[in-house]
Amino acid sequence: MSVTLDQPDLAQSTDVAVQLSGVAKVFGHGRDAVTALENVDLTVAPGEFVCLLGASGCGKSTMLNLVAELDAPTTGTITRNTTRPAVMFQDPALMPWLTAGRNVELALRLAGFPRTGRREKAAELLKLVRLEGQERKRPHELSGGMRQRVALARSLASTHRTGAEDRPALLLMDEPFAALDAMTKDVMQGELLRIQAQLQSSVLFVTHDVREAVRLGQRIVLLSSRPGRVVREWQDTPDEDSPDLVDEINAKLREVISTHARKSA
Ligand SMILES: Nc1ncnc2c1ncn2[C@@H]1O[C@H](COP(=O)(O)OP(=O)(O)OP(=O)(O)O)[C@@H](O)[C@H]1O
Repeated sequence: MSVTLDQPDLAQSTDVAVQLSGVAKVFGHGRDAVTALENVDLTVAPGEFVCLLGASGCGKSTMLNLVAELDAPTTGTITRNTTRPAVMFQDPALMPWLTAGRNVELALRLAGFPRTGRREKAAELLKLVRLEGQERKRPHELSGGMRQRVALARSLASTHRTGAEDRPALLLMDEPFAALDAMTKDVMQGELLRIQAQLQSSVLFVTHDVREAVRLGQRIVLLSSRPGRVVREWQDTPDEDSPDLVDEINAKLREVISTHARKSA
């Protein structure tokens, strides 16, 4: 196994935020082994928004976990030239006994932000996600969408860079808006695009939702199922809604799912 992470002196460091080369992940052993990912090559540029799309069980979350160093690949290399990545899930998983402000402050503390100015920085991040004045509310006093905004502010807090570090931030998002109602989801997608354009973070965003991928991603990567492999990429996707592209990707996704179903039959 070869895993290379956090190497600021990479030759290609200026144009690569994350690079997966020949990555495979196998869970279990022998007859029970599950190959979740096989021979995955993927590069994310600094400031790029990449959506990972695929059927349930194709290895999207596994890939995020590997990039986040929550797990290690079985084979292959992962190179990351970013700040410590922030991970955001469908469940905001806020500390229920802490206020919104304190939840964000905690992430800043864990990211090494100095005590002085931490409260102000948390307030600034909550303002960025349009929760100005809500710092003292506890999670149960907030709506689902507001809780996800706090979770987004907390993610941004955890990408904090120390000192002269000049590496791009990386957000790893695992279906963060899947549990929200359609209108709140739409608003949150817009907010994420606004914030990403402002902060120029690299984003690796997992979704099942083709429309969401088309709206958010500058690049869309389609994975096959078991083993998860990159089967198709769409580059430079348009900013505006593009029903034709949604139809094209849906057709390809259906094809990938039916091929998998035939293989498993
Ligand atoms: N810890 C584990 N032990 C064994 N198998 C696992 C483990 N984690 C994931 N898998 C298997 O690896 C495959 C990929 O799982 P993963 O959760 O990455 O898929 P996914 O694309 O994120 O799915 P979903 O869209 O349903 O969340 C699945 O077959 C899953 O059962």
